[in-house]
Amino acid sequence: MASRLPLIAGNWKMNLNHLEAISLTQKIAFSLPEKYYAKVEVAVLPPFTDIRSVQTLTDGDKLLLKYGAQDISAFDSGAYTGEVSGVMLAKLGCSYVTVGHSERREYHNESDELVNRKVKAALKHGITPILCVGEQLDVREAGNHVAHCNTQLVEGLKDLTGEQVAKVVVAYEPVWAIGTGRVASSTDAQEVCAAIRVQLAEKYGEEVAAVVRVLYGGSVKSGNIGELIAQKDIDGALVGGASLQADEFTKLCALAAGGPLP
Ligand SMILES: O=C[C@H](O)COP(=O)(O)O
Repeated sequence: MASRLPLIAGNWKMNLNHLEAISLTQKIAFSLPEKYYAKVEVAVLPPFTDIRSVQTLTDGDKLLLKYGAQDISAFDSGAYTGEVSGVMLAKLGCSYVTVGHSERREYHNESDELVNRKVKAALKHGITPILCVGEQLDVREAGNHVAHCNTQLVEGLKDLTGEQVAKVVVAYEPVWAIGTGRVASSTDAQEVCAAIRVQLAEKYGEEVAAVVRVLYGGSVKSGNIGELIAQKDIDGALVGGASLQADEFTKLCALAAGGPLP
């Protein structure tokens, strides 16, 4: 049995102003009792404009909740209008950053090469990258989903050492399951997450593959987290819509910790 601590990361996407962010963070923090954090790591990923508010709250109240960002620049500083660097995110106390989310790949034309540079930027500044991989529906229907995800994985981790890869979190998010209510079956999710671990083992060795957390994302809710996290190679979830509702997200985290519900 793997000793990987499950991670539930709530990706708020482009939702909530800083006041709403404070309210949601407080509700989550105060409704999930401390004892659960020994069994599950919980993180929220607000928009850039909310991070400072979440930082103030978590620092002030010494919350066990972690937080992070949804994107990172490949550059450290300079004339890159609109970008936010790893230097800045580290200063804000970010623990995590999603990299290569399918929405970034699709709407911002992010290539595997750019994703790889962003993974490196995160690691350089001590922020854990959550490297997202996942196939479109047509790729799955053609039976090429495992190969597709492994290519994104290998390219996203290009030139990293095993020691660096051990610090990365991978999130498998089939694009057809994101925000659609159509969750992958636990068997389908396990198939790809297991294949990711096999790929990691082949490239970086069994020891590295055994410590990397592989999350599933795509319409995760309290009603399906139990079945997903029971899978051998699924170590938590990257949660979108359900992370915007305090009660639902707290319930989901409690279930990932093995319950009981608070
Ligand atoms: O980053 C989160 C994913 O895109 C999943 O979003 P969702 O839970 O709303 O399907």
